[in-house]
Amino acid sequence: MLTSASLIYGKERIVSMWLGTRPFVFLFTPEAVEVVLSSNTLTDKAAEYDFLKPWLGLGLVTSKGNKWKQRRKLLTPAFHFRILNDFLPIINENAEVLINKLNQLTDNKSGESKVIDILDYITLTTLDVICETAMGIKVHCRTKESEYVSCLHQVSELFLIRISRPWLWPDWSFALSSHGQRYKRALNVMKTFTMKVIKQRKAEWIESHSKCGQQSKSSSTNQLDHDDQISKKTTTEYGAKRMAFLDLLMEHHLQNNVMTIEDVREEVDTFMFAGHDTTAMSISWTLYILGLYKDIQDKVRDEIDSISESDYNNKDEQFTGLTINQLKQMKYLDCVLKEVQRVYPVAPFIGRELSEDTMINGYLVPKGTTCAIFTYLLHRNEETFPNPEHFDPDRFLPENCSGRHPYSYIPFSAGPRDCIGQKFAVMEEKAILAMVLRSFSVRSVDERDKLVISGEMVLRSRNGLRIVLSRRKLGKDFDETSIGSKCNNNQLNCKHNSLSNQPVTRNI
Ligand code: HEM
Repeated sequence: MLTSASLIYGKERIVSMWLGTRPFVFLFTPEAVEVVLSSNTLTDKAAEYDFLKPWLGLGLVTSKGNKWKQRRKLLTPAFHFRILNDFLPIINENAEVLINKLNQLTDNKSGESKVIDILDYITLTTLDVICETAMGIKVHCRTKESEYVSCLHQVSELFLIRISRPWLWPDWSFALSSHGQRYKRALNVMKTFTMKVIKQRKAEWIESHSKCGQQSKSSSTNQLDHDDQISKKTTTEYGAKRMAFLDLLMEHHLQNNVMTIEDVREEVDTFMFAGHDTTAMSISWTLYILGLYKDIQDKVRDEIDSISESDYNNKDEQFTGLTINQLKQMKYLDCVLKEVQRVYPVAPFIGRELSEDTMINGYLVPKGTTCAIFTYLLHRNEETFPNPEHFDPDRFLPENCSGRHPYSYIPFSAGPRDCIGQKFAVMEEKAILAMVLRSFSVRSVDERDKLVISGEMVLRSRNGLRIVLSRRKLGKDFDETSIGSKCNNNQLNCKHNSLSNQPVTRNI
């Protein structure tokens, strides 16, 4: 409906409408989007985000004004690129477990899997990754059915249902409805899960600090030694010196006393959601698209093979995942990811409430109006992206981007309230995609026009992203019957189970 409305009012380059008692404007041109997103004062989220408050409280995604500014400053160090580099081994490890799981889905003889919805598998992996990297906790979601994930999908669907039915806007009417009851039940499950993660980390934090305290008392060590002890503990646990996101929150909760446990919970819930569902969708959309366009898939794989194989051959070492440098060299994969996020932006809407009267595309839009930036349509603007439905990664080659309006392409939003996790997201997406494509060819079952696309909190396909995987032919000493039968050792680096430590040859 919105796409049609914006075509009808294409000349005005802005669409306004009332939803119940609330005025909305929908923005889909780079000039209009720039007015709102580049502003340092128009940073308040739309009132519709309040529907998320029972779940995300006033965490970074939902907070406003000074609270948002302080939190953003407080949390930014947890996403410094040096910290992110330390996360890569964890991502690689989880990607390898995913590959083993996907291998189990393939037939030993034909090497093909049955039709699967790839999102189911990727989601559990990205949830494991966010828990292990940002929260410092291993939860092994992908090894069991995750109730958290199914509740998250329910909450996401109920969010859209509530927004589009004004009679469900008041809290009391929503609470009385069957939708409200489902929402409450799902929130309970999700909050129990995150509180478990917090309690575990809190106990570990207190234990590590009390041990350090005892040691420092007995040996009369100074503050420097004490800090060193803590960082040594972190080093042993995660294999690298860094302060995981949840440790930073713990420090502000237990040491600096600037965050209550509820403050910690709302940020953990915020980052658990924002940090895994988004990347899962983006990786899954990419695999789906590559499954449709074989020529592009082959080109991406050639790049991945040439970069990862050259390193493997030179060093004569066991392959344990890609390095930061290798990921950086994967320029074509970058273009593919960007084009996927153009056509299927994970965040289809970005909402702001105008805190002052604002001129947008020649119209005075009054204070209090909700601005819905419609990314899905912005990315289909024919002036910037001719023949917009055509999938063409070359649009993002450096020579083709020059002169493009900076607000014409905003998968991670832009301006002061852009995505805090975008570097993390791109690194994770590239690492997981590269590992999957080294091991499998993908073929998609449904054409693009058969998907029922739904603009929930993230852009989903209601009928799933169905693909078939084909195991790639591996090096000469690979025995196909060995998968899952010869070796019962589930260790990550077990030579028999790990496909990725074999040299890769061409496609089957
Ligand atoms: C493909 C992956 C991702 C996409 C497309 C994406 C997209 C976005 C977008 C569009 C926004 C702005 C939302 C708005 O203003 O309404 C946003 C904000 C945010 N994102 Fe992401 N995101 C991704 C991954 C991540 C990851 C991995 C994390 C955390 C580890 C994360 C954490 C956040 C947070 C906390 C905010 C709120 C920032 C603020 O308001 O200051 N995102 N993201």
